[in-house]
Amino acid sequence: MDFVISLDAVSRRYPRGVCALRDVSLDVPAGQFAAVMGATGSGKSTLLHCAAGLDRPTGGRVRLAGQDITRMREARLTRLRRDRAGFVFQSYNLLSELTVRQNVALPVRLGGPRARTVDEVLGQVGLGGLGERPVGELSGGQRQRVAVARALVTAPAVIFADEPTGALDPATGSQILGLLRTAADRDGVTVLMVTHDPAAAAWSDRLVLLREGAVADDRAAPGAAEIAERLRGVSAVAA
Ligand SMILES: Nc1ncnc2c1ncn2[C@@H]1O[C@H](COP(=O)(O)OP(=O)(O)OP(=O)(O)O)[C@@H](O)[C@H]1O
Repeated sequence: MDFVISLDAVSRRYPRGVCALRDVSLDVPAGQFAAVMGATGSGKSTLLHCAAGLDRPTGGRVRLAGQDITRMREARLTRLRRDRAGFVFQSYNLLSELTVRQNVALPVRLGGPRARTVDEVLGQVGLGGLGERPVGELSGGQRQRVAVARALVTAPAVIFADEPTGALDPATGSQILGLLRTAADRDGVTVLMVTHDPAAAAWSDRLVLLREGAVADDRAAPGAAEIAERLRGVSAVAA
């Protein structure tokens, strides 16, 4: 089976001796929504960054969207990320002086695949009427919808989400999680999400627990029926 994300015995040791990841192996297939949890400092962000090619492991191998990125040159890796991956971070990482539409179009302006129209993805995230508004005028929940739309516009193989609901209230956070869930279910996007919040992880298919940089537990996430129920509510909101 070809996995969208594949880590084989990955380690990440920092210069002063801190070992953030120890021998982590993780395969995530197409369309799976995997959550990564663990105590602070357990290596969650390091895992996500190594999987996304934003950080280089000091040991092991990483494959992303069918390509070995372990020793891939930076320019090629940047193109691969641009073309096949979307990113949703706690801090939104949007350009607040640009409009919603301009932010969502950025990956395409930077040369990424023109896979979906801006209008289509804005409709999907429930921001159909807000395209011309500067992002600086939007609420946190609306900004995170813009980030999800920007992540979707290239029709990526994978979305990396680092605490996507960390700055949001629970109800608004649920709407964002519903959008990621739909991306996995309807568009076949693989989602790798780091979170501190068990309620957020309940939206995933699979829960990976890290302890001191190693995988301590890896199993199907509980509450599938509950997830489906919540999704129906959120889909109605986003429609
Ligand atoms: N640039 C760095 N230099 C040195 N050590 C680092 C660096 N980045 C992270 N670490 C260390 O690596 C370990 C894992 O960090 P990481 O940020 O991946 O954990 P985390 O589980 O995401 O934490 P949190 O939940 O607090 O965000 C920690 O001990 C951290 O101090």
